[in-house]
Amino acid sequence: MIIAVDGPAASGKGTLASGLAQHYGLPHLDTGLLYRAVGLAVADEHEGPAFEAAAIAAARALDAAHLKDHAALTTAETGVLASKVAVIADVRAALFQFQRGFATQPGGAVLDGRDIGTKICPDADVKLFIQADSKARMERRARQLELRGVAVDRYALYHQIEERDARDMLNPNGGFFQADDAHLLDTTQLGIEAALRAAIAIVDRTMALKAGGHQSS
Ligand SMILES: Nc1ncnc2c1ncn2[C@@H]1O[C@H](COP(=O)(O)OP(=O)(O)O)[C@@H](O)[C@H]1O
Ligand SMILES: Nc1ccn([C@@H]2O[C@H](COP(=O)(O)OP(=O)(O)O)[C@@H](O)[C@H]2O)c(=O)n1
Repeated sequence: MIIAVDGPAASGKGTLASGLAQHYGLPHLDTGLLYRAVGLAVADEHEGPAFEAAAIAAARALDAAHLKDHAALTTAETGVLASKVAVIADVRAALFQFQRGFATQPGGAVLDGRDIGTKICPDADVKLFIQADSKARMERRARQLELRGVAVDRYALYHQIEERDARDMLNPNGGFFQADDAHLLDTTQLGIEAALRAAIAIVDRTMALKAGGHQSS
């Protein structure tokens, strides 16, 4: 079974994808880490042709070893760099096979990101699109950073997330939108456990309908 989980920054998609993976005994790939690793690799470059060329080279050279420095990969600054390299078509093309390979391993997988249901796994068995309002997302990301001891300017963080979401949604090479057959799950009013229960219910219902030969809605 392949489960695709997409959504904007700090909507909780990674938490849900990880919970679903654990629940169904499937491997999980946080695809944002791939873009973050490429962003981190070009952090010292100035934006322009050299930045693009370095990002493409980094994406082509990427392997699992580059995803281990979780602390450096998950800073807000690396998130911004990730969204800048994510608009480069050749970066996305270079990362496609890694993600596709992960998704199509025997037994299936859970992947979370921006374009999993639209581009990486349009054939996923279940697609979830996770949403939460901007203020809730900012507050979740702020607490996540504060737990690591990072001082957070909430006003600046809010605008940084909005700017990144806008860049992602306008990304001409992206695919960041809710697929027609994706289930929308708004977690604004849901805690982590309630959101996971709702996601599991959607997956179970969708798979039961498929097994019965019906089209899910
Ligand atoms: N439903 C929720 N309610 C409250 N906090 C949540 C919820 N889902 C996730 N979080 C917290 O919000 C932060 C961001 O979640 P994460 O899963 O990393 O988001 P994303 O992968 O969409 O960027 C984490 O600290 C996580 O524990
Ligand atoms: N499948 C994906 C995943 C991430 N990305 C890009 O990578 C950035 C960081 O993704 P992420 O999922 O780690 O970010 P958060 O939503 O966790 O803040 C996003 O803002 C996108 O620009 C993408 O283009 N496609």
